[in-house]
Amino acid sequence: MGSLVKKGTSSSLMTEFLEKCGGYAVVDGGFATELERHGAHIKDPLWSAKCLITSPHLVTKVHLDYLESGANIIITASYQATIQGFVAKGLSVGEAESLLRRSVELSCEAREIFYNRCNKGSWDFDHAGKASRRPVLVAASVGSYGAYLADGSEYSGVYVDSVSKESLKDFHRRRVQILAKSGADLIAFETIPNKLEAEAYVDLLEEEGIDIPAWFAFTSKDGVTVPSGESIIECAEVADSCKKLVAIGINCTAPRYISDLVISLRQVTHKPIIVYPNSGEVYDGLNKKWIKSEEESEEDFVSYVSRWREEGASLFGGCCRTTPNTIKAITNVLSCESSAPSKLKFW
Ligand SMILES: C[S+](C)CC[C@H](N)C(=O)O
Ligand SMILES: N[C@@H](CCS)C(=O)O
Ligand SMILES: [Zn+2]
Repeated sequence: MGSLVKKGTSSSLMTEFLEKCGGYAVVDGGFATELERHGAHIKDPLWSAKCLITSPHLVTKVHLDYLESGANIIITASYQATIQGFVAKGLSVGEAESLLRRSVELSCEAREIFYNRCNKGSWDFDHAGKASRRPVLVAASVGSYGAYLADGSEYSGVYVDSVSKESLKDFHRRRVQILAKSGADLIAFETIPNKLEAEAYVDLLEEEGIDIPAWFAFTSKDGVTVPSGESIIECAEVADSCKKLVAIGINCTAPRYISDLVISLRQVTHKPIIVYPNSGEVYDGLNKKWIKSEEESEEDFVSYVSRWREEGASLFGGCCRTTPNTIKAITNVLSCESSAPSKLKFW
């Protein structure tokens, strides 16, 4: 059984989905870091994609935990799953392509299991107590070229000086083609650290005739620019020009920067805005370790959500080091707000 979302044009998919969800949607939380919290060893060039080979049952478990926490969108384990990365591990191209498809199958299977449980948690109840099945989308993750480099380059974007737009397109092409035909509802281009990669993705979506919608999520370390130094506004303009994109936003960025970024995005786009920040901890890419932040806590994260909504975001979740508890808290904040008189804005 597929999702409850009717297939239509790219732009209608997200509009109809958000309407079905009540005007906003909950995205899942940190995926790789949650695998790690459950004991997976992912200090590896494949990072979370290693679990597609070694522990697919854990991938399913993490998806299910996020669905049980209230997520309307689950993101596949393909963030660092690249054909080039799998081949470097000794797999054939065919095996690599199968693993990409498997990442989507695992998410779709988790959605099926969740729906089939038919317990109270898989149903939403309106104020009259009427039950309706919660809409759930599967977003196929595409991490940046910097993710494949496996040294935290998605937080620096510096590789922009050693690649061209064409080489980035060639790097991502086959993976994007496969994920587009895998049964996912949309593609999530995540943790984008520079404008060049956004331009490469836009070209790919157009030139390859990709027929499922997508979102772009940029990362930032200051609330104004992406890590390469280009302004978030310039990057959002590139994204806004692409008809296939149904949302634009920010991921894996400290919560304290999100407000300014949402305000900037709103200046250049009418598309839905998605935000899924990390915990605020800082990643040491060399040692693949997270360094605690004195400046932020989980409570801070959740207390920001209403503000982000006021500022114009409509999809909310978490990225690295956030957990099902973070997503439960976001779900609670948003559902409490929705039972209050509506302040919803449609852009
Ligand atoms: C978003 S970062 C935490 C992902 C992991 C990184 N690409 C690495 O391999 O170390
Ligand atoms: N969807 C990925 C993003 C990493 S930045 C994950 O949560 O692991
Ligand atoms: Zn992240």
